[in-house]
Amino acid sequence: MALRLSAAVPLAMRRLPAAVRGVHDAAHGFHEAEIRDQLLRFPGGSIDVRKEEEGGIAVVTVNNPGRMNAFTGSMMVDLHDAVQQLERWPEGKGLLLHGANSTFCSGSDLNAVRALESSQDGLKMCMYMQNTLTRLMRLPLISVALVEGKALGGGAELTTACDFRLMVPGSQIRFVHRHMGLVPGWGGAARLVRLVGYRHALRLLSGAEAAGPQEALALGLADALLEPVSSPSSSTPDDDGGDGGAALRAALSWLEPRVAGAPEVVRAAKKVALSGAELPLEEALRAERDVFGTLWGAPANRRALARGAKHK
Ligand SMILES: CCCC(=O)SCCNC(=O)CCNC(=O)[C@H](O)C(C)(C)COP(=O)(O)OP(=O)(O)OC[C@H]1O[C@@H](n2cnc3c(N)ncnc32)[C@H](O)[C@@H]1OP(=O)(O)O
Repeated sequence: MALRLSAAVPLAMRRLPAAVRGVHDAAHGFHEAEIRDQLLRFPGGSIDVRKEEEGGIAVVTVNNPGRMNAFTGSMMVDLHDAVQQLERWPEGKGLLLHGANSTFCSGSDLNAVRALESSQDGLKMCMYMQNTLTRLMRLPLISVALVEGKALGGGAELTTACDFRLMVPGSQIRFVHRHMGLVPGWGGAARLVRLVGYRHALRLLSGAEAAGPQEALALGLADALLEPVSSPSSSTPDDDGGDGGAALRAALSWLEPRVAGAPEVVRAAKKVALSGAELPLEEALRAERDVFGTLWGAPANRRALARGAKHK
């Protein structure tokens, strides 16, 4: 996808595909290796990636259940590496992001927040996460955040970096930053405004109000309320056959039909939608033309014509 290039963008960056370009670079005083080393001093938890090669869906788990899946420094690095891995997965079509033990994520690990107390350190962490979540948002995969339990603070921000949010009964998305004397810093405010509009975003941010499934659906913050059904053999709601839980299966069922078919077509749909969202109209039209040109007369198009596809 072509993005506007300003004179301030260094030449080396211009050669990078736009999808893997973050927002901040050395020109903005951001040195990734330096902050990466600093973040690795706060270990704990993990970001787990399981690629389902056949269906082209990656399941990414925020895994720090002892701290309600709060993001330690090493998990921020893990997430960066997971996104980088998914950028290099040409067969990939979908991404399902969820939290371990049926809760989404309680934001930054408050122990790391306390240790990174200088505003310089806070800014570096903020730029690192903005870069990572921008790259997550720009992955050529249809992405879904499955919200079980609570998505708080940075956890709420993380949900907004996905294309869709699916919620289960009793779950909530809550930008609690105000109660921490903060505002979002992982790009969550900018993305929230684009999702729900200025007034609703300001209300959620200034009031630190919890959005449950019904409100989130009404606002357009959530896309569906899942009613997961445990299989009869389940001993707990989260143990229904060893495949990660009823909610995860329900979310996969929601995603699968949306990523059915040839990877190049699914990825193209994401690219043109993202161009439309991110670029001025004329550039978006040119980007759409370029993507269209890669599909017209290509195998998936020829196969559809040959079988005389009807759309009843
Ligand atoms: C730019 C990013 C900005 C940010 O993300 S700032 C961080 C915003 N998040 C928060 O402030 C969340 C604070 N935590 C809470 O409100 C509650 O712990 C929460 C998530 C509602 C869960 O409540 P409960 O179900 O009653 O469970 P609990 O409080 O006993 O928590 C279980 C264990 O998890 C820990 N925990 C939860 N959230 C954490 C966090 N963000 N960082 C570090 N540790 C966290 C909590 O301390 C507790 O640990 P322990 O069992 O006491 O050792």
